[in-house]
Amino acid sequence: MGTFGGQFEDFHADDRRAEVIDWLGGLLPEFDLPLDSSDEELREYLIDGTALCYTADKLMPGVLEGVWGGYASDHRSNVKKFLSVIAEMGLPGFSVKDLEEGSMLSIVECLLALRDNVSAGLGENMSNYAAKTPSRPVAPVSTPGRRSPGEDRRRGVWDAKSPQRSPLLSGQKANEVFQFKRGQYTDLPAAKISEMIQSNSLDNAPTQSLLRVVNGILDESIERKRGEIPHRVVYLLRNVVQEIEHRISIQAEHIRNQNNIIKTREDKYRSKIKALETLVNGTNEENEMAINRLELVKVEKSKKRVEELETASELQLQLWSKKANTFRSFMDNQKLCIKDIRISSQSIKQEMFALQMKWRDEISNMGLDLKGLVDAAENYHGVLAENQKLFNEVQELKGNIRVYCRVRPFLPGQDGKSTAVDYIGENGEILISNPSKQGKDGYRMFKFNKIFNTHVSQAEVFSDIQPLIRSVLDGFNVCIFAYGQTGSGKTYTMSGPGKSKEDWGVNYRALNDLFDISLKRRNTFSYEVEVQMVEIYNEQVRDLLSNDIAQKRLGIWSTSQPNGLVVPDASLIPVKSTSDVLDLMEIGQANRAVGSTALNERSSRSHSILTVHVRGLDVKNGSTSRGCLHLIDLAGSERVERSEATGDRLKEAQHINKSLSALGDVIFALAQKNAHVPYRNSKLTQVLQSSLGGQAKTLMFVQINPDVESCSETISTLKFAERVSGVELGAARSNKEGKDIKDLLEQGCVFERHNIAKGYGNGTASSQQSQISQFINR
Ligand SMILES: Nc1ncnc2c1ncn2[C@@H]1O[C@H](COP(=O)(O)OP(=O)(O)OP(=O)(O)O)[C@@H](O)[C@H]1O
Repeated sequence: MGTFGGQFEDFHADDRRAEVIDWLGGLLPEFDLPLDSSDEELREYLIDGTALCYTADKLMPGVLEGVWGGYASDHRSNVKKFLSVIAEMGLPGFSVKDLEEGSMLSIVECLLALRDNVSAGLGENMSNYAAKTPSRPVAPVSTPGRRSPGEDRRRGVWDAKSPQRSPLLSGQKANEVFQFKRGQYTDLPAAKISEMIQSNSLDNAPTQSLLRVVNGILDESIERKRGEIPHRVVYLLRNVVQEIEHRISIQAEHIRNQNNIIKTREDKYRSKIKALETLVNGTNEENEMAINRLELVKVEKSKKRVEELETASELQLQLWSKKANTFRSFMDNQKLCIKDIRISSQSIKQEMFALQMKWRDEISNMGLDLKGLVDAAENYHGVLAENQKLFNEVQELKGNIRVYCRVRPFLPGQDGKSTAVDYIGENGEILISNPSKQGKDGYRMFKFNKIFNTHVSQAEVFSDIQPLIRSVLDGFNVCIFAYGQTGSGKTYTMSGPGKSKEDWGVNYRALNDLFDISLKRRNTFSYEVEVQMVEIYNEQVRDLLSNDIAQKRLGIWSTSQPNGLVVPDASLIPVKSTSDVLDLMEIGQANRAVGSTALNERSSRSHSILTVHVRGLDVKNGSTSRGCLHLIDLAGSERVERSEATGDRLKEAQHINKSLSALGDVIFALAQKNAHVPYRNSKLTQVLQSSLGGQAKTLMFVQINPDVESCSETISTLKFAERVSGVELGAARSNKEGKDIKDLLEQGCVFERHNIAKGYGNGTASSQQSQISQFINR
């Protein structure tokens, strides 16, 4: 292809345009490939020759329009794309570079070359076309000296510079050239014929026009009948026929090419179908193989599963057979057990039968025994009286004044202290060690009726004196007093440290017991219980149950009265239950004179005396009994100098010591069996006279403090107790009266009261009493 740079002005665009448009106008108008289609789509159309034509048809007008409209650049990229594809296919004669750098003329030239190629039906064999160029496949009948303009174009040697170059005719103009009326051909001037032949008219004229020319010439020659046809017309005819022949041969070639293309395509499709069939077959085979493989896997799996199941079921079988064995042995055992049970049940039956027989015998024996018991119950009253008598006899045999020694434990906070109590024997022995003395003198052994060690409870202490207290219900006078230095536990033993039942001292327990027994005996005896509570403070007797504490002095009757009252003016309160007693004692304790000493923070500074009067009536025979229980909590027996008391406290201590030493003197006299017993030396001995002087049962709790520092006090206390334990008071006597005597006594009381009222004094009553006593003893 030549270079057309700078030649644009010389280019006869109008002619060219008509030529291209004429060509393109013959192509299929319905082709509609979008201009912005991808390379791949474009290529696909170009492979097909028809598609190539369509594409050219679509693009060409746009390109041309651009050329002549002056805005070719808009379409250049599309044209470039299109032509570059064609270039790839090996179309000779143009390059992309030309498109970019060359003029519009060169582009149009390219398109025209394309048109020729398309018209030649090259299609997808375009690459072969390069080899064939520049000659046409069907050699035209060439006129000497005439070079076919189409041939020139195909060579790409368009001499644009040549001034002789004949202008290209448009299709319309060429058509006009061949538009003749009948009978005109023979008359055509040579110039006209030359124009028709020499120009591109032949190339551009439609085939129809050419055929019309041939027919016209031939018709004219027939009409003329042997008329001569000029040579020049024959020459024209020859050229026209050559042109037609040329076109037919092109068409034939085109059809052949089309056939080839179709054949090639058919082969292609066949091979594709074959490939597809192979593929399908292959797929089928593969499928079959896969199915077979699947089958194999399935079989293997099921085999494996079967094996697993077999193993599992074998294990299960083993397990079950094991279980069955166990169960069988269990059943065998059970059978044996049942057999054993049967045997033992039979033996039990036999035993039961034997037992039943035995029970029957025993029940019949019991019936006999019961009869004996019923008989015995009938004699119960008599037996009870006999029992009581025997019991009292035993008590009396123990001695009249019993001495029980109780050792107080160390108090909280006294852990580091050492004890003076060295040993406590089972038969009432107690060994006291005195560290201030050496050798033999450092120890002193005492013996009493009983020793209560530090751990002994209130209940245990009471259980030992319980029989003594019960004798009050049988008409005996009983006196229990606690003696010991301050803080040794006298109040603890007599009253107890608190109000809970476990804490109860002798007082509460004694009264509780009396009520219990009276309740038990209520069918045979009726008891009346009255209480007095007095204290001796600084040698004055005070009524602790009176509301008026600053009361008048109470007198003490030196001889016991028929009603057993020693302090007749003190309040005498009847009590029905233990709770009554608890209330009264609370009042009494509150009224008690207490003071603080160096030895005990709240020390009892007086002797407190609780007297319980019990009158019993035998509901069967009407006989009566009268007992009196003195419960005495003495004041502390410490030495005056040790208590560090002064003033009132000193006076109190002196009175206490005086009364206690008077008590000692009385006891000493009693122990010596002196004719004179100095009861009158103190109020205390006066009150206790009836209890100490005979007919009473007396018990002394001697309380000791274990602290070694109190050792000398302890020893002197124990010495006093030793003397008391030696006192024989003679056999206690019960204050029982038969009905007759009771009547007589009542008369005596009336007589006595009468005498008192008349101011005759106690003597008469006393003589009356001695008369009654004599009567009883007789
Ligand atoms: N057996 C015992 N067990 C435990 N504690 C006791 C015992 N005996 C006494 N005590 C305690 O010792 C302390 C002194 O006892 P208590 O007041 O009874 O002595 P006391 O001899 O009555 O004194 P006082 O003559 O000054 O009235 C109290 O705190 C008491 O609780």
